[in-house]
Amino acid sequence: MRPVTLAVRDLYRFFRAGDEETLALRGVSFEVTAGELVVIAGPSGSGKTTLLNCLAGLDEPDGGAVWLDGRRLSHRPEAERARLRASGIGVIFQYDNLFAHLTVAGNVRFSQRLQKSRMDVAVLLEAVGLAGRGSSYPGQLSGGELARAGLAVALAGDPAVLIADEPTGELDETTEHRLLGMLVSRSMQGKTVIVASHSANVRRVADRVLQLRDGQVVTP
Ligand SMILES: Nc1ncnc2c1ncn2[C@@H]1O[C@H](COP(=O)(O)OP(=O)(O)OP(=O)(O)O)[C@@H](O)[C@H]1O
Repeated sequence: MRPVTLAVRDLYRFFRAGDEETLALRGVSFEVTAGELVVIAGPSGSGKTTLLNCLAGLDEPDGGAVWLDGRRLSHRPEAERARLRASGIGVIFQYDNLFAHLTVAGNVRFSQRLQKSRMDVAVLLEAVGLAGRGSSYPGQLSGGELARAGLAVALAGDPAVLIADEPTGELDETTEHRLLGMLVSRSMQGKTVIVASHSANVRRVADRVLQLRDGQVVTP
């Protein structure tokens, strides 16, 4: 049996905006093992981004808990969650994760410093198909290049878990195919990959699809 890298138990998340209350997650539980590529699917507003934020320790659930490699990630001060995240989770979010004033290579190096990683920057950029673009600034990249630069930043610390929110949302089919190939090869190397996506192409490469509806996992 492969080890469980990420586990969530009975997650709840409420939001209150004025008089309006939203129960974005209602009792979500599952486990993901090393080497698994799991896709979180579901209609707009079903809770995918809220769930990924909790999985990555960027947000705190109101109920339930998140466990990373057997250590509780939720219900800790933000600085501790950030330290645990840096030790084991790479994140790619819908809005890109690059600093505009740093070059692509500078962004990767910054992420490496945070994660105390020594991966070779040139090798990493080559792996995501951005060899030769290391000295470009994010504003000089196309949407597809930005997505791959975001992936390089997320992979800079060689994280055990990669979490991506709609990573192929804006990409043409060739670039989507290429990015998916990278996520699949990541999982084949024994790393965990969790992707929220509407795309049928993304679902096709999944080992498992978790379908969310109104904040709950539903069986297909
Ligand atoms: N910060 C917030 N304040 C208030 N409501 C929120 C907040 N974040 C999310 N919500 C609500 O929680 C629900 C789940 O939102 P979430 O963004 O997780 O859905 P999603 O499945 O990722 O949607 P999409 O596919 O459109 O990105 C929605 O009803 C949303 O309006």
